[in-house]
Amino acid sequence: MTTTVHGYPRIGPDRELKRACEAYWAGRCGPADLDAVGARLRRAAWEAYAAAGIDEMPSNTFSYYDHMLDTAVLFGAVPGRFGRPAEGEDRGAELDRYFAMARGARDTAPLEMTKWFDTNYHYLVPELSPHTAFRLAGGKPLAEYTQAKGLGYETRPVLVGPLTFLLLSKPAAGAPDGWSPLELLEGLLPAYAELLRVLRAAGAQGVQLDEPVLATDAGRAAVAGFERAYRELGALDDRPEITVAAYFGPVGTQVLEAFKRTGAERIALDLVSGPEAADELAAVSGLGDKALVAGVVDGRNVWRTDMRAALSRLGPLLGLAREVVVGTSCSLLHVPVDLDAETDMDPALRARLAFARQKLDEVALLGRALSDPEGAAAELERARTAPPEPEGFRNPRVRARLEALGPQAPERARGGRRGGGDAPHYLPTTTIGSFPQTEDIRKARAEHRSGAIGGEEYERRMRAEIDKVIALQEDIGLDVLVHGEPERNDMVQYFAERLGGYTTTAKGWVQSYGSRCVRPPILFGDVHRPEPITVRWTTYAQSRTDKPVKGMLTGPVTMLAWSFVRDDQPLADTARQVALALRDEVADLEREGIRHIQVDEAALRELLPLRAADRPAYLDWAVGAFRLATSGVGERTRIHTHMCYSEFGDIVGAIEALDADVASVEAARSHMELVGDLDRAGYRRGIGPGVYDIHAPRVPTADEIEAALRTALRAVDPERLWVNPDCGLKTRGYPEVEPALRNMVEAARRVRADLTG
Ligand SMILES: Nc1nc2c(c(=O)[nH]1)N[C@@H](CNc1ccc(C(=O)N[C@@H](CCC(=O)N[C@@H](CCC(=O)N[C@@H](CCC(=O)O)C(=O)O)C(=O)O)C(=O)O)cc1)CN2
Ligand code: MET
Ligand SMILES: [Zn+2]
Repeated sequence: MTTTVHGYPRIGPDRELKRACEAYWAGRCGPADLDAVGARLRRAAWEAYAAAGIDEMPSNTFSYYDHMLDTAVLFGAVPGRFGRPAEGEDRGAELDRYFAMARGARDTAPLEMTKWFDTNYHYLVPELSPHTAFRLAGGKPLAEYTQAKGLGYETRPVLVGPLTFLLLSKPAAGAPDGWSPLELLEGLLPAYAELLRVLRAAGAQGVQLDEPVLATDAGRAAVAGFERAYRELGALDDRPEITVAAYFGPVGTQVLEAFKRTGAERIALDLVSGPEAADELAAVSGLGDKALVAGVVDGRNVWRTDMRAALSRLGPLLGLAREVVVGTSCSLLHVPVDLDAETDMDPALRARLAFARQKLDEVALLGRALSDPEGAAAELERARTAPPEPEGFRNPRVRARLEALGPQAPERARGGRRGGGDAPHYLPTTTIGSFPQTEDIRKARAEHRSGAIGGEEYERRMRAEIDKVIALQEDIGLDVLVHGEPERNDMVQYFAERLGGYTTTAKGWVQSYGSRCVRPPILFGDVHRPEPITVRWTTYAQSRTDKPVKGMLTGPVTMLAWSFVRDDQPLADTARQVALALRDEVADLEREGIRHIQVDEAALRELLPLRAADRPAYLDWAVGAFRLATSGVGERTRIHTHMCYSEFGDIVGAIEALDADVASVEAARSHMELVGDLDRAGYRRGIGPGVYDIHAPRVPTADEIEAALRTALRAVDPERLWVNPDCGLKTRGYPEVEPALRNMVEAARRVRADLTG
């Protein structure tokens, strides 16, 4: 039985990629140093596959920033503002253009960044127009294939497939209305064909074309384009074997039927994300003479694979394809590198986990179990032994409290609430919560962790930071202040570290975008709050000012979306447990006199199921959890919420149903169009459309913010309009933040002056 995986974490066991990229950007190392790190990281992945005994290894799963960006560059889809490659340009110039597309350059805006399906990974959105002329313009897949070959590894280059590439791209500014990048399919296929020929000529026996878009409604609807693409690529005579990889959900029988009519040899399916995939295979009477890569080891979560369940899932598939290859459900990009680094973890919990390296062993073991059941029997038995229950797994008190509350979220007390609440004037100004996480703050935290400074000294430094942030906000003239979140390493991890039922990792980093990583906590048991979490920081900040300070919490959906969550009960049940803990925190903040409380649901949109049919049920529990967290407050307390991404079309009803007083949302990049969209869709609460984009390092002028506010006022009445940036300021520096906020306050003043006459 053959085994394979879709890909491996790129960042390295110690975030070597982050350090190398950031050193390169800062001019602390050159292109050769960066490339040497890249080569080492790729080699380490192949060595890990080899050590585990994975038969078929992937290549071209590495990236300096993102694989969609790599694909755009590979096929020459580089927008003109980034310049053209000069004849004989050096590696530095090539890398600088690549990173300019990712991060922007002096006067050049980067490509837009957005979420990769329903994960916390972000990709860069290629900009295409009817004039885009694709050609094979880069050599990355070949170079990685050749590097592996030189090391003695035969690999299968992995590429983003044409359908996914086009459907995830966006029309460039100026493209005709109603034009879709999918119209470029015909022009794109020859470039793929050329690439397949080149790889074949270099010796590649197989390639993998990733088509996760097939798990979405849009991908399924494009089944004709899918069939056409793989008929055409399948018909090439000089090509490697083609594996089409669909993951993140079932693809439906139409796609499977279409696949069978193409010349592609294999399809990789995700058997973890839903049981439907196996039923669908049976419904189309199997794959005939084509092979199946059966993704039974979860590439997105950290729980050890239940071998018995995986084997019983594999059994019935064996008759449904010419050959079955055992694999992961998707790339291991989404899980941390190595569980062995977690030396301080409760052994009972660790025994339940598998990170990327451990998942390789699981795939290999499943392969052995199928080809040599007797030989693998002892090993399987060991893998099957149920580990003891970790401490904190069950909490009867939490269960009893939720039971007593009943299934309905309690209603919030209603008064004469309006969006603006008791704001001092029209267009109140505020921020989203975090202020820059400076070197000093991170250093204090590192010193505290290592024991170099004690808890009191750490608290003292954080309070000094809060003093600074409060004084700065007063000086700038903001209306609703924040404490700046200096004490938080991350908005999810911070709370997870202080809630029962959660554990955090020491080195479990996962790439979020580019060099930015997160350490998703692990929610393994019943969640409860042993003691107040934010109250003393918020009340301290409030004690330093007469202006209202907004308390800042991370909402239940986001606490789940950015964690690895137990899979032994519905997400909805787990969300209610988190919500209950937050409800107590909200009550404590209110009791201590905090009048504005923001509950961030940055990931509300992200967890939205890929298929429309599954959405109402999700929104129902997501909204219910938010209301459970927030509905305990009295009439005079203002509940705020924040969401970072602007594709709200599908969830406006849910945003209204949250029953928050104000929602701050990303709008700068959509030029405030969102405000009108929300209004037309029936949103009637306060709205704080982000008036500038905090993701870019530039300082917005007061004029442009004023213009943005005036645009917003065309769609919403002034009582409902709040003024704020589009997300937290933690990734920025004070030299940008301070003038940007001053300009924001100035812009609000100008518009307000007109409104009050
Ligand atoms: N979980 C999560 N997902 C999210 C977001 C978010 O805020 N949180 N925002 C959106 C965008 N994503 C983002 C993801 C990461 C970062 C980010 O800045 N990450 C930091 C790490 C943040 C962190 O955990 N910092 C810790 C630990 C920092 C660290 O690197 N420590 C060193 C040692 C410290 C030293 O000696 O300097 C280590 O552990 O090795 C702290 O501040 O305490 C980074 O990659 O640099 C920003 C945005 C969407 N998804
Ligand atoms: N309150 C959080 C912050 O300002 C919300 C960020 S959403 C990614 O950082
Ligand atoms: Zn945000």
